[in-house]
Amino acid sequence: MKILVDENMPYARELFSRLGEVKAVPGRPIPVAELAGADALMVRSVTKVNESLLANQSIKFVGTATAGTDHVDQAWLAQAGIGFSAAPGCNAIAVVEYVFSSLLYLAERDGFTLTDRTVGIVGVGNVGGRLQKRLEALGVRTLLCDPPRADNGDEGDFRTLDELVQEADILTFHTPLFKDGPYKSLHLADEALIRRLKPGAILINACRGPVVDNAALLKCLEAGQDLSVVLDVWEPEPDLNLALLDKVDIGTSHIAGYTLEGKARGTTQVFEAYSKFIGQAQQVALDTLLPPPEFGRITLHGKLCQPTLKRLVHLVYDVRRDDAPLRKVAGIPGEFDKLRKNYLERREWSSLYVQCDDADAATLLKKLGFNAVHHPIR
Ligand SMILES: NC(=O)c1ccc[n+]([C@@H]2O[C@H](COP(=O)([O-])OP(=O)(O)OC[C@H]3O[C@@H](n4cnc5c(N)ncnc54)[C@H](O)[C@@H]3O)[C@@H](O)[C@H]2O)c1
Ligand SMILES: O=C(O)[C@H](O)[C@H](O)COP(=O)(O)O
Repeated sequence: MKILVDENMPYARELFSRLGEVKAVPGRPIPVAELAGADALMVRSVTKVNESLLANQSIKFVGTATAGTDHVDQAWLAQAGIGFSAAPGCNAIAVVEYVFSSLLYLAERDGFTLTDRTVGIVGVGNVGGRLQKRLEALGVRTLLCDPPRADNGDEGDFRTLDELVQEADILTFHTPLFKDGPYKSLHLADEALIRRLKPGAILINACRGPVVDNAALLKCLEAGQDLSVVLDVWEPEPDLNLALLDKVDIGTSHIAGYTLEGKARGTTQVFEAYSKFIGQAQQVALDTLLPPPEFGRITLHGKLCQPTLKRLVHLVYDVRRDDAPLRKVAGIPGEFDKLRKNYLERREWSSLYVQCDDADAATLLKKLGFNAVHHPIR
């Protein structure tokens, strides 16, 4: 059995070689000749999977180690009898921690307190839902917009996008990219929406580039609109608009989901799905794969205030470490993908064991996702 895996999929060789012969290949562009005789294809979001890639090939299963699936023509795969699995939620924690890292940086730079702000979350699924929980644990007011969930009768105080635009100080997008249909999200943030944002608002896009109209955003920023912007994703990728990068406050190379844990979960989810597909179902425990984190243990004295939380968060991951390298190489062909391929190891907050002498601090840090304990410290 021949299994092709994207070369940017940690632990793929280790896991898939339990099932057959593994060949690691680049995802953009994928070397089409390697598809010959292959049984399964494991991709990331940079590989367009459709009829023109797979017609008349031997592939029987496609896995994508990603949450987003807009690069995969699932209807064509289904009618061609090709099995498919994505990795829902694999990197949701990573994206939430990217958003927090960005907000805590902007709060310090601009001198505001997060608990004085209202955050509008557009798309309340794996990412948006976890973001809501962590923000609310911190005491930050959230407003939620998710028409598919509202229409489904899901529990929750769902508002219209208009209400969020009117009331939110921070608007953050976490929807899939739908190019059409009842929940079309292509250019959900168009020029009219961007113009109506509150003065001094923060706009974050860490889902898919085209959910925000990048030309319209640049137009508003060039016109001097009072708006801070965090973009992890671009329209288009990898050839992002350099003038826009120059205007945003934080710009990164589509790495919000790139914690080691997030990527490893993506690999294990598609591995488990494929092993089940071929009748050899098996489970993988994530902690048997991951190395020990760079920072293992820290003690925290006293209460948890925003500056302390910022320092803790940035000890694990400071988003500026990904902003600066993008500004350095953007515009040079191949460099956007190189930043992603050679991504410096990044861990999730849960990798940090925080011993607190204050019980409330320990409780809050635990709710936020740190591995925190209350322990009197002498
Ligand atoms: N930057 C990154 O590294 C990164 C990482 C993970 C996910 N993503 C992107 O973020 C998206 C969201 O991730 P997720 O794991 O939360 O997915 P999810 O499917 O769990 O949640 C998406 C939510 O968006 C809602 N939604 C759909 N259309 C909407 C619309 N038009 N308006 C408002 N809400 C809408 C859905 O009902 C769902 O609740 C993914 O589809 C992916 O494209 C990016
Ligand atoms: O949809 C996702 O899961 C994310 O966008 C993912 O982090 C993208 O990473 P890629 O597959 O492009 O390496």
